Amino acid sequence: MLRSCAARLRPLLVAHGRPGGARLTSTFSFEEVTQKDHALPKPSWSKDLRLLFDQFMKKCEDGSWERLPSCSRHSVQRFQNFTKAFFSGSIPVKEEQISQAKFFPRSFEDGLGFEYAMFWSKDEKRIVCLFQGGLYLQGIPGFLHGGALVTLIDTTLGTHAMLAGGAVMTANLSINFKRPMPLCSVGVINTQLDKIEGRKLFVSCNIQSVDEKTVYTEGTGKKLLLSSCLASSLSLSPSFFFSFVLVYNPHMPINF
Ligand SMILES: CCCCCCCCCC(=O)SCCNC(=O)CCNC(=O)[C@H](O)C(C)(C)COP(=O)(O)OP(=O)(O)OC[C@H]1O[C@@H](n2cnc3c(N)ncnc32)[C@H](O)[C@@H]1OP(=O)(O)O
Repeated sequence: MLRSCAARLRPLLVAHGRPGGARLTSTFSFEEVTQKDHALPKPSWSKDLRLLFDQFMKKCEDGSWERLPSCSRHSVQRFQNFTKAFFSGSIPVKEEQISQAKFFPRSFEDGLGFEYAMFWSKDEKRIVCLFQGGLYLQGIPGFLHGGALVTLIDTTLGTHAMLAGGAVMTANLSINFKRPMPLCSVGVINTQLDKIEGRKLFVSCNIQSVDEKTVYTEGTGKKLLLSSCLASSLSLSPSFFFSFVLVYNPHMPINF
């Protein structure tokens, strides 16, 4: 069973993150592409975000925490493998569109949209996402749009669920907006996995201010594993996750 799952997953898996970018190879064209890792400090990051990021990078030094790299595009190959595995290849998107597609939270210019970095605690099994919502994410004047907060919550909870179980989709998401969050301020998302029932993963989180005095938003989500075979005890490592989410490179070892 596990072997057949691994065989099914093999085309989806791959690769590794490197600070600043990862060299990716696509089997289709044998082309080499350099993907930018967006979860690294940029000039547009505020001092608060940079300070928090540095604190978590320190926590990574003893291996108890790991930074999750993040790119903006999937390779065409990986997209096709994913749709074949989980949707019988029946996604109505043209090939030329696939190569143009971008991961929504990474689709803005630097500093104007979502700036974020996620850290995974292997022991505590939780994610901390540090983020700053840019000027193009405004809702009511001066504050972040609720949909922007939901996007980040869904992305962070989805990432947690994937690390805990495998490929997931959001079935249900419940949001409680407690306080408006100022535009360009820094927030901290803390996630937890509440329970797993068969294919259903129940995850929750909140968004707090840096000083932890304000809870801006709370989110609870139900994620469904896309294949019951993935719900077997495959516990994915962050490096596996990076590759799983982003690219297919048949030359890299599978490390789960
Ligand atoms: C870089 C990486 C970052 C990763 C994070 C990315 C985050 C982004 C995540 C997304 O945005 S996903 C996109 C938004 N979600 C969707 O489009 C999902 C659309 N819905 C579906 O495709 C299907 O409804 C779904 C796959 C969720 C479930 O269909 P299934 O046919 O597999 O489930 P089924 O109907 O058999 O139900 C299985 C169980 O789930 C429960 N369930 C299904 N849909 C539910 C629902 N909507 N709410 C609550 N429970 C639900 C259902 O009651 C049942 O419970 P029991 O096992 O106890 O009987």
